[in-house]
Amino acid sequence: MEKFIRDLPKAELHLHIEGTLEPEMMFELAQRNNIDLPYKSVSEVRDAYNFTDLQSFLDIYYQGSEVLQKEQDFYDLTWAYLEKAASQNVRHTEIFFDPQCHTSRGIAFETVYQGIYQALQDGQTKLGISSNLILSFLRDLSAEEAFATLEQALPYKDTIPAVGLDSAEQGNPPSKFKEVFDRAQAEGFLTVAHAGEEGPPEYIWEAINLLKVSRIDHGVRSMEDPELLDYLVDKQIPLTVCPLSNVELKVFDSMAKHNLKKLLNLGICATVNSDDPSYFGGYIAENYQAAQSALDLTKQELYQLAKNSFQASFLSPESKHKLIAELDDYCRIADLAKA
Ligand code: HPA
Ligand SMILES: [Zn+2]
Repeated sequence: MEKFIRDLPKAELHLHIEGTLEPEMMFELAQRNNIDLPYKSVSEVRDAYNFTDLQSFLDIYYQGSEVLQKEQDFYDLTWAYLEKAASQNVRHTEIFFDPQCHTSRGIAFETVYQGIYQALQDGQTKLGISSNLILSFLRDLSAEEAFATLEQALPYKDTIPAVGLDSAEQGNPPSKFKEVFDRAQAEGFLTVAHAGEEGPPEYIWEAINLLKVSRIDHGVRSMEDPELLDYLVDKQIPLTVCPLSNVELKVFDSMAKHNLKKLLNLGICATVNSDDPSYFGGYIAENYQAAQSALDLTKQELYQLAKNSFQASFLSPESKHKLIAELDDYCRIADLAKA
């Protein structure tokens, strides 16, 4: 099963590039940029990854990001992720970046963007991974600050197909960003939003009705609202679920209690993603694997999750068709029928 999962052609649709910063690279960049870290060793860093909720993670995630200073740092970070993704047969990836996490420290938007974007272009030519960038606003900051960030992104809008919303969810409902998202859509951006990770189902409704999202990031608390579940199935609004993240941040007590399988079998377009793999103990294949073993997912269900990942992506219909055909071929050869 491990090999079947690793080699399964798949797309990753919920990945924060800052969340791919491995402790080894954190030390390397700290040294390169003359930054003092509050940790003495890689194992001390890993020991600090003991989260009680979303905020306890965010504190460490923002602190870690401070080693990212130069364009080359953003390039190296992104390239390391792409190599890892390629080794797990990720064929397409849509990655979040948090410009405000860096501009608030005096790093230029261009520095962040250029480093990431150059690596993504090399990912296409050297690794055969296609990609899309999603600019994510920090919802614990103001709508005005989000507007200013959107302005900075406008010169690059042809290479950033979507905007999103992340960071501390509770008390920062999607409605706070309605005007920013209206403006982003008028400029041609698609929209997504984290909702229903820690926040209530009402935040998912707001993301759909006010922010007009194409997908919901996380969305696992939709299970509390039958009407919402029906709506998600009916409209096939995808959920980008992140199993290891949910367990690490105590959204579920254990993987066995995760509702991924239930969501999938209700007919929701659920996908599996890694969120912040360096912090949550695994990349996309480890997320599929952990969910598979705890929930006893069949090969047919794994196939459906991978198919959903292509369907839910921002790829063109032709590219989706091509990748799904590749997935179908893979599963035929892997003899899905005997699974
Ligand atoms: O899972 C997440 N939720 C909210 N904000 C985030 N920023 C990085 N990862 C996350
Ligand atoms: Zn996330």
